[in-house]
Amino acid sequence: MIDIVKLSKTFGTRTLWSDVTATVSRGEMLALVGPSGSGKSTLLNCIGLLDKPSAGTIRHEGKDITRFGRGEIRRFRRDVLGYLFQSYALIENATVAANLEVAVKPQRTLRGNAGTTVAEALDRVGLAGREKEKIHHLSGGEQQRVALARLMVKKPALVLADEPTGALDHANTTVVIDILREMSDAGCAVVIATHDDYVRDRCDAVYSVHESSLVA
Ligand SMILES: Nc1ncnc2c1ncn2[C@@H]1O[C@H](COP(=O)(O)OP(=O)(O)OP(=O)(O)O)[C@@H](O)[C@H]1O
Repeated sequence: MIDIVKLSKTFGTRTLWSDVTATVSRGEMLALVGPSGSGKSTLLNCIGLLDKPSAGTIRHEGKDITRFGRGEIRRFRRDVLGYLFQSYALIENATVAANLEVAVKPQRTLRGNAGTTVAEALDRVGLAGREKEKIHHLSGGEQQRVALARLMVKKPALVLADEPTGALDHANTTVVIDILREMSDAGCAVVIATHDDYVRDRCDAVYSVHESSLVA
């Protein structure tokens, strides 16, 4: 799904990471670990085309995505990527349903109405019947579960999750990781930047960003 080859990132004279080489396949969950400031988010942002590496390639279906033009970036984000942030990244003043509909619309033109419906996704994350509630009335854990339901509706081939459980209690953390695992079992590739040992242990492989190597 994604092949990262000899990737490096520098800011002026500072090298954040170099020689990062890793593969994430469909059905696989990869944890990115390392101390605060080691560059986990920056690496995720490079894979998600929100930032550019200084050298190296990131290949998806044979193409180096770091060389994509604006149209290709837009299509990659729309058709391939799903993001899950610690900050949830929801539209605060809108309802739960409206936040999920954002993910449904582009898919309708691509795949008809097949796939997980808004109601099914909310049911799976334990928020059945909460469609009409405003996001800012929900707790942090509930907001992250809405973000997760949005991903289930979008069904991306690649999920990039930046500390998705950083603000959650253990029960909510388990829900989030269980559902990411289900998405991965259904063929999605998942990359998670995390400080949480529980999350790390639930992944198939662990990449240490500050050591530029897979952890045995
Ligand atoms: N545009 C930029 N210019 C200069 N330095 C930057 C820029 N973007 C990020 N950095 C620096 O890169 C370093 C890595 O940041 P990043 O957020 O990727 O680390 P992290 O491992 O995700 O940290 P944390 O675990 O605390 O979230 C930080 O020291 C940050 O200040």
